Amino acid sequence: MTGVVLKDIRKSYGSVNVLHGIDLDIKQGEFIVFVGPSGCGKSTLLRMIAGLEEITSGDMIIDGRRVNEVPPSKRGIAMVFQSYALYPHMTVYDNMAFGMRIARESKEEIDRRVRAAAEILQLTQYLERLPKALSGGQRQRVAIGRAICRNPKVFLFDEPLSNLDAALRVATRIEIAKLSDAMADTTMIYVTHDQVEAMTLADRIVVLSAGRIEQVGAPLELYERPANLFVARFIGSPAMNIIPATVTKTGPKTEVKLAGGKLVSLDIATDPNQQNKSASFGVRPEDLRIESGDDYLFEGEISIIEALGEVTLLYIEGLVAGEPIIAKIPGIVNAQRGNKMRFGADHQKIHLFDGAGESYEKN
Ligand SMILES: Nc1ncnc2c1ncn2[C@@H]1O[C@H](COP(=O)(O)OP(=O)(O)OP(=O)(O)O)[C@@H](O)[C@H]1O
Repeated sequence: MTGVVLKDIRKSYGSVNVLHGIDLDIKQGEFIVFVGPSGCGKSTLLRMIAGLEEITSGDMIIDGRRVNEVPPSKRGIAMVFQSYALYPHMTVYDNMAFGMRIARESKEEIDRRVRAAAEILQLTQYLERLPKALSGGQRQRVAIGRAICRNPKVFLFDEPLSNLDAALRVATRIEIAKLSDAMADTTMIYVTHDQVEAMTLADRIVVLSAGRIEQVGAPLELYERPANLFVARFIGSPAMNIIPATVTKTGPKTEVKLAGGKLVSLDIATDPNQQNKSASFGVRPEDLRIESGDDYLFEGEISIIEALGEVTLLYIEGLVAGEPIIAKIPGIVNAQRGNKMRFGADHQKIHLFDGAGESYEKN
């Protein structure tokens, strides 16, 4: 099994600790995506798996073997970077063949692997071209092709699409999704800032913050059941609205009082010791709806309207100081700045977090 196991992996630069004990069990063939704010340690972690960064302590295990001291070329990994770093004077074919020639593979084997990779990535017609005669997306596909030719057990990607424009990003993302299907036994580990890449490519997403894992789970698991406020705010765009609240009744159903005055009963269980404790009430912009009756969660004044055609974003002031609540309403909304409106949500879609920011379990 060509899994990757991280056991209490730590990294320090001098006295600065940047990773504080990462435990992770990645199965063979899994597509794992690391996300987190800038500086949280995603690239450092990926580079430690690749062998490009020394491991301060802990065990890095690839394919059942501890590789802490094994050089990158002997780890069975291939890495694709943001900058594709192709040799400008070599054709696409030669760029892809280069590593295998160094490794003294036979001509036939080189040809077979280059053509197979070109086929997967739809590069066959460009094999005789120089990189300068390719688009950015095609160049990145050559870089991916070069990595495929090495027959890696583990494929590492460090923000491979971030130098591409929006349309090429989408096209190349789809290529990567197909690639991971075509190479079902190859483990893939991918770093990105992009929510859509993370949500669409990952089998499991690892959310990192300040050198620690906040949560690991399937994309929709993180979306629907974030373990804490950090993950709740990080996954989803626009971010989940968070409204301060107080627990007014505990038990199998919890009642909370929102900042702004409304009492809301939720299908979330809380212990008696939570009575009168402060909490955070979370609701995603896309889960809010306009309410005309009394079954609403809150009322506020519309400060900004962004009509995008497909959806309308309404910014609602007056509940959380300095931070508008955002509602994402399908289609076109007949509203004007300054209107007072009421908003509700299906109570199943509401999240509640305790004073420390940890999620209360939903019933
Ligand atoms: N050589 C170094 N010396 C000291 N600190 C470093 C060094 N390299 C990285 N760091 C620090 O380690 C932390 C993690 O950096 P890393 O590049 O892994 O973050 P990241 O999550 O990939 O960020 P980004 O999304 O901005 O690329 C950062 O705080 C960074 O300043």
